[in-house]
Parts: sequence; C-alpha cells; structure tokens
Amino acid sequence: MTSPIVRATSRRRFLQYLAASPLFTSGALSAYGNEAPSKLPDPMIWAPAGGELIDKPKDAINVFDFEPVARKNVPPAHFGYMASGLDDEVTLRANREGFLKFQLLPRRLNDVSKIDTSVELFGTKYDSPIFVSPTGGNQFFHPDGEVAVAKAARAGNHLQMLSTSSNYSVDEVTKARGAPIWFQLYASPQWEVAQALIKRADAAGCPVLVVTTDRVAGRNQETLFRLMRTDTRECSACHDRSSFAARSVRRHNYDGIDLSGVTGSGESSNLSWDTVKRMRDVTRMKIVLKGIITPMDAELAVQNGIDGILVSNHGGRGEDNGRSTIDALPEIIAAVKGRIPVIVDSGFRRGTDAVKALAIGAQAVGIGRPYLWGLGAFGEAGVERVLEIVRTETRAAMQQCGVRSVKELNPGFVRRTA
Ligand SMILES: Cc1cc2nc3c(=O)[nH]c(=O)nc-3n(C[C@H](O)[C@H](O)[C@H](O)COP(=O)(O)O)c2cc1C
Ligand SMILES: O=C(O)C(=O)c1ccccc1
Repeated sequence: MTSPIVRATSRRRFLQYLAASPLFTSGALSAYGNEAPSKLPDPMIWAPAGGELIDKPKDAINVFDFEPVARKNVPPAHFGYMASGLDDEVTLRANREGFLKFQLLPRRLNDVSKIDTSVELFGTKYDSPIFVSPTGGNQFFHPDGEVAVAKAARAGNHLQMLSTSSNYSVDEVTKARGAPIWFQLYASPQWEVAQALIKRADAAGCPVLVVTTDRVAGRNQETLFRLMRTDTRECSACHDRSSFAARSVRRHNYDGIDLSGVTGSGESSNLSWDTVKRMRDVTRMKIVLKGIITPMDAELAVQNGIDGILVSNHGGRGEDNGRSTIDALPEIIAAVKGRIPVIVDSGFRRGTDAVKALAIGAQAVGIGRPYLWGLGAFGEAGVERVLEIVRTETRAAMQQCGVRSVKELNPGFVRRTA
C-alpha cells in the first residue's frame, strides 16, 4: 500500500503532468479546464500515477486505482471511447457531483454482524445489488472482453447485462457467466433487425430485454475524438466497417436474416412507444427501458406495460447538460409508486453511492466504466477485484447504516441537502 504522503505527492505530480500534457493544452477534456477540480476530484486524476501505478489487482485501494493502469495499457482511441462523455461533459461530471447532494443518516446499535446483501430481480436472486451495465466492444480493452467480465460477474454472482454491440456473442457470454444474462437491445431502425436480435436473445435464454432509449442522435464525444488524433494505428481489425446492424446480427450468430440492404448506425432516431409495443408483442422476455430520466416517462412506461426501468443517462453519453441519475431518482421512485422495479446506473463508484440509491428506492445499481478500467488494467482479475471492492464497500456502508438487508434501507436513511 502506498502511504498517504506518497499518494499526495504523486497526485500533485500527476496534476502537473496533466497540466503540461497535450490533453489539456489542446483543449481536450475542456470541461475540466486548466484548473484544479472543484468539489470532487476528476476520476482521471484521482488515482496515483507514474511510479505509483498498481501492478496487481489486489493492491487497488479503490476502483479509481485501475483507471491510470487501463490508460497506460489501452490504446488512446480505445481509452477515449471509454472515458468520453460528450460536448463539455457536464452530465458526466454531474453524475459524480450529484452524490454530494445526498447525505447518509445512519442508525446505531443494531446488530449488523450478519448481513445479507442479496437482491431479487424478476424472481432471480443475486448476491449483490451491484450489476454490470452493458458496454459495447469490450475487446477494445482486453482480448477476453465480455467473457472476462462474465467470469468475474460469476465469481460474485452479479447480474450481467450484455450490449448489442459486444464482441462476444450472447451464447458465449451466457456460457461464461454460467447463468442467464440480460440482453441490451439497440433497436436498429430496421424492424426486421431488431426482431432478429430479440429472437436471438430469447433463444439464448435471456429473461430480460433491456431496451436502450437514450441514443437517438449522433454525438460529439470530444475526449474520444481528441485522443484519436494521437492514435494513428490502423485499426480496421477492431473497427469492423460494416453497418452497425449487420455487425450486431453477425456477432450474435443470427444467420437467418438477409443482411443485404441493412445500413445505418446504432442510433435509431425512429424509436418510439410504438416500437416498444411491437417488441412487447414478439417476446415473452421482460422488457426494461434503459435511459429513462423523468417521472413523466416513468409513468408512460408503467402505462405501456413495461416491466422495469433502468434510470440512466448512459454514463453522461446520451445528451450533455442533463442531470445526474441520483438527482432524478427520487422523482421517478415517487412516480412509479412500486408498480415496477426501478434500477439505476451512471456515476456509481462507491458503496455509499449505491446505498444512497438503494435507500431512495432503487432495487439495484449498475456500474460501467469501473469494470472497464479493471478489464483494461488486468483482464478478468481486474474486473473481479473492481466488483469485489464495490461489493465490500456496499456491505460496509449498509452495516454502518445499521441495516441487515437491502430491503431494510428506506428513504429515512438519506437526506437531500440541495
Ligand atoms: C465504453 C462504454 C460503452 C457503452 N456501451 C453501451 C451500450 O452498448 N449499450 C448501452 O445501453 N449502454 C452503453 N453504455 C452505457 C452503460 O450501459 C452505462 O449506462 C454507463 O456506463 C453507466 O455509467 P458509468 O460508466 O459512469 O458507470 C456504455 C458506456 C460506456 C462507458
Ligand atoms: O458508446 C456507447 O455509449 C454506446 O452505447 C455504444 C454504441 C454503439 C456501439 C458501442 C457502444
């Protein structure tokens, strides 16, 4: 373990390094400006740097320790794809800063020597309320990609969601996880493609279809685009140039569909409540809408027979100048009134972050980038350690609050200050 003095020194050195780096001087990461972070340290400059990089997963003190190691290992454009928010990255920062508005109200003198951190979602029990949010292209970070993530999720019995844009197929990942996974759907603008993917997920035994609703336009991922300028590799092996829909269908081994004429990118601008109704008609899988961020849409989801909501702003990658998900959560919980489960992601890094959301009323909490840092840093072992850290912190935060199960958490354990 590094001493606090070494950490402080290395952090100062890293700040100096960043200030001098082309990242700052070229205006990349512009939202962070050339000044020291305000309230919360930026995730990119929180962990020790340089000589203090951890060299094995077990040395990590928190999940941020994996980020600079991933940054060192992963080619710049691939790192930029992961780290990027969009535009000024206001939503990205809001996700972390949002947690500061909520304070814990712990209760004392409850025996918490034995606690149960498990949750049940649609009849399946998971040992932890932390789930793996879907992220595309995990081989950009490690050759074992989503299979490594699945094995790590299996070790802690976490729910895993698999992206439409994964590098491994839904069958391969289900096998590695050793239990059914949830399939995230990017509904292609072509209904036949969406339908083919739904059938594929159904056949792979996925109990839940997670329909992503918050990516309907192109986006300006500035951090990605700037890091691409420093990354001159010929990258066609990682970036299959065929259409998004064709890639997705091929990846999940669906060979029963004619792909000629299938074009377009992942953004389906034509996605509507009608599309979701059509999905409802062709599958028995539960449908969870990912990207709901207002109580109005939460109410519409219930009215449209949706089975669950994943409150998300896509980790600050949907639209800029949005609010944090922890900010949106109380209104959404109030609108849903327990009629369907509500789960949440975006910006969760600490056990206390998770406990705040669980107390407000979410049934589970997803993480995205932290497990990708683990993957990029050390492959499967890195993901496993990231999940272990978040699990351990969540367990400790529950104990400190005086609760013995996730069900015992309620809004009385958290206070909104702003
Ligand atoms: C590199 C990357 C790729 C992602 N790919 C997808 C995707 O394919 N489908 C999707 O619904 N969400 C995707 N997301 C969003 C995540 O599911 C999740 O909402 C987000 O990462 C949570 O925020 P966090 O990274 O701050 O934990 C992606 C996020 C990242 C960082
Ligand atoms: O980058 C993303 O956030 C994302 O959702 C995505 C979309 C298409 C392919 C891979 C990931």
